[in-house]
Formats: sequence, structure tokens, C-alpha cells
Amino acid sequence: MSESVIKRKGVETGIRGLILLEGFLTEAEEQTLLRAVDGKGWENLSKRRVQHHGYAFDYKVRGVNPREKIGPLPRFVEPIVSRLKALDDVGQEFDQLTVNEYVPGVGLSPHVDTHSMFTNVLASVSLAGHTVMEFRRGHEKQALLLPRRSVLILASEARYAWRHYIPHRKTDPLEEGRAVPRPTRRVSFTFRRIQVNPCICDWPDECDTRKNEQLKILPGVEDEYVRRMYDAIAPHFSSTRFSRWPKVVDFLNSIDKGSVIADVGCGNGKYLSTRKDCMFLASDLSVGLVNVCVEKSFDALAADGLNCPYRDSSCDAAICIAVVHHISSVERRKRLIAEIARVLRRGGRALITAWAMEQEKPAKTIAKWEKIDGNDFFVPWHLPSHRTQRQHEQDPCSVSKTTPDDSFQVYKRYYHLFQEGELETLVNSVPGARAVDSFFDKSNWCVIFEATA
Ligand SMILES: O=C(O)CCC(=O)C(=O)O
Ligand SMILES: [Fe+2]
Repeated sequence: MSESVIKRKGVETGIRGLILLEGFLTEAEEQTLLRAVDGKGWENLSKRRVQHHGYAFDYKVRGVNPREKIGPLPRFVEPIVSRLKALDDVGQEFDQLTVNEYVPGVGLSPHVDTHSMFTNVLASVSLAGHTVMEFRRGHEKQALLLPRRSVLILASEARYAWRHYIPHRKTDPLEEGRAVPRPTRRVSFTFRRIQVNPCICDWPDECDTRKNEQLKILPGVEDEYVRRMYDAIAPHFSSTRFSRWPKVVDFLNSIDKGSVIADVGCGNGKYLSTRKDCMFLASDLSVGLVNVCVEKSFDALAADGLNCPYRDSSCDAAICIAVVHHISSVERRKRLIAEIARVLRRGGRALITAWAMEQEKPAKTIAKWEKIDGNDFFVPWHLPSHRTQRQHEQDPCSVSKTTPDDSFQVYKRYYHLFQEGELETLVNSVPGARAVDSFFDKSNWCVIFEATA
């Protein structure tokens, strides 16, 4: 088909970068494509059937692993892919194809195709029947009929800033108040091109690359009431932290000899000598605590657990003890788990522990702590004045208090306390992590998870 017979529409929706080309496929081409996909295996999702070609699609990350290429796109789509490439508005080769099959009542939830995973242009061809796709950006909403054999091209603003979805219904209200039933079947071919570089689009609010960058920045509360607080109290804190928790020791003892174990948030390094036959990669956000480890002749480096300085799949096991409760948002807590899962090899296990809301002696703990909001608290640390680094200086993250016999500075420590089930849910919400055990121990919630990717 020559480009001249293609009727351009969609620009009138006011969505910049959206183009709808009607009659993009001939009836013969449509039949060929449908026969080809029907001859292949479908994957059943909860409501629709799908096929993925080029790269496997992972719905948890709404994208693909660029290293897991299945192969080139199937031969039967080659003519379509070259015709799309020849269009001025496309001008690129596609290497990933998702085929979706919809029956009446089944739609697609609002989403923006993951910025960091795919390039600037997406193309979706409608076969076997039409649908109505809706687009949302803030309070703006537009509906567009996608006729059978048309192709929808989403580029720039339409691709990056507008959410698209197909309402889950059996009829669509079209113009003049007419209710038009959905066809018995619609099959769409969505073509994308994998991208390996971070997204540099102009729409940061919908951009996962930017959101991830943002997550790397230490928020003020963690900088002041975690990092600097530990720097200030490190030697005193360390002098109170020598007993090792039996559950952590049990976990470490379950790991194979010769393993590489990441200790993310290693504190004063009290677990680093547990397994002489394994290698520990120890890190902590607090330089003060890292210095304590170094003074004990351990190797440790100052690094944020949300940016572990290790290669993917480089560790066999990990521990992250009493760290995640110091992270001040759900997104950042997820990022910590995701980082641990990333550095673990597939099947590698991590033990993660966090202080519980369900404290065993609430009168001595929660009742005395300063509630910030929800399950977030400031927990005091009393640092005797003779242990302060700068005895005459007032550390900005502490308040001085004087008792008749001694004087000390009180440091506030930020904690998000976990409720029953919360840590497990958090772990399971992270792609590539799956909780395999969960228990309560000494006012802590503990989860052992496995890296699945
Ligand atoms: O069915 C369609 O046309 C769109 C599919 C889609 O948006 C997607 O798979 O991301
Ligand atoms: Fe999409």
C-alpha cells in the first residue's frame, strides 16, 4: 500500500505526537497476520491473551530485559515493520512486538509505556475489530476510535506524557449518543524499539528514569537523622552493639562456603567475622560507622544501599539488618530491596530485618518515642558528653541536656516502624524479589527473600 492512500487523522484530538492512519493494512494482510499469530502459542493473562516477540515482556517492570533477546521479529511482520519505518513520523526499526487479544468487556489499564525501556515512537495496529482508546493527561481526557486495520502512532508528547487505556466495557458511547458494541475480538500488534540509554524526554513527571534519579538523592530527613546522626554517635553506638542476633547468624550459617555476601548497612561490622570461609562486601551510609569497621580491620566502604556499588548478580547472599526502617518513603524502601535483588544472582537469598510497630515492651519504647506521622518516629539516642567529638560544639542534629551528674546530647534517630505483613508486601512488590520466609524476632519483622531474575 502506498502512503498516499493513508488517511491521516488523530491530530484533531489535540494530542501532540498522536497520529492515526486508517486503512494501513489491507484485508489480505490482516488475515495473514491473524492466521500467523493464531498458529503460535498465546500466553494467558488474567483477562486477555498475549504474545511477545523480539524480547520477553515482564509485566512487573512493564518492560523488557535488553539482555534477554528472544530473536528477530517474526517474518510475517517484516512488511509491516518496513512500511512503518518508511513513514516520516516513524523513521525507525522496531524490535519488540506485543500482540494483545481483547474480547468484549476487556480493556487495558491506564499507563505510559515505560520511558526508559522503549524509544520515542510506538505503533499499534488494530486487527479483527475496532476499539475505543482513551487518553488522559492531568484533568484532560480524549477518546479516539481506532478502526479495524488502522495504525496508531504515539510519539513525543502523546507517547511520553499522556496515559492511554482501553475502558473495560462491552459497549462504547460514540458520538450522537449511540452505544456501539465492542467487536467479538480485537487483536492489536504493538511495535516498540528497545532503548538501553536513560530517557531524556521533556516530561519528567511521567519519566521512570527521572524518578529513579530522584530516588538516589538522600532526602533531608535521612541525611540529618540517619547519616549525620550515625556519624556523630558511631563509636558510642558501636560500644553498645556487640551481641549478634542468633537468627542472623543462623541465616549466615545456611549460606554455602565460598559465597560472596553483601552486608548492606553493615553498621559496626558485627556480622563480618561470622563466616571466615565467605567473602563479605560491607558498606554503610555512615562514614563514622565505616571507620569503626576499618578500625576493627574489616574492609568496608561508605555507600548508600540504594546505590550499591556492585555489579548485577555479583553476590550469592545478602544481609540488610536494621536498615530499611531508616528509609523515609515506600518508593525508596522498594529501591533498597530492588538494589539488593539486583546485586544477587538468580536464586541468591537475602535476610532483611526492620523494627516492628508491635514492640514487645511498648511502655519502654513506642510510648516514649516522638511520633512524627503515621508509623514514623524519632527515637532518641543519649550520647554522653564525654563521647562527643566536639564537646563544646552543639551538633545541629542534637539537643543538649544536662542532668545533675552528667551531661549528654540527645540525637534524634528517624525510624519507620513496620507493621505485620508490611515488609513481606514491600519485598513482593519489587520485581525480581520473592519472599520465601517471614518471621517476628525480638520486636523486629524479618523476611528472607530470593532473587528471581
Ligand atoms: O492494544 C493496543 O492497541 C495498545 C496496547 C498497549 O498500549 C500496550 O501494550 O502498551
Ligand atoms: Fe501502551
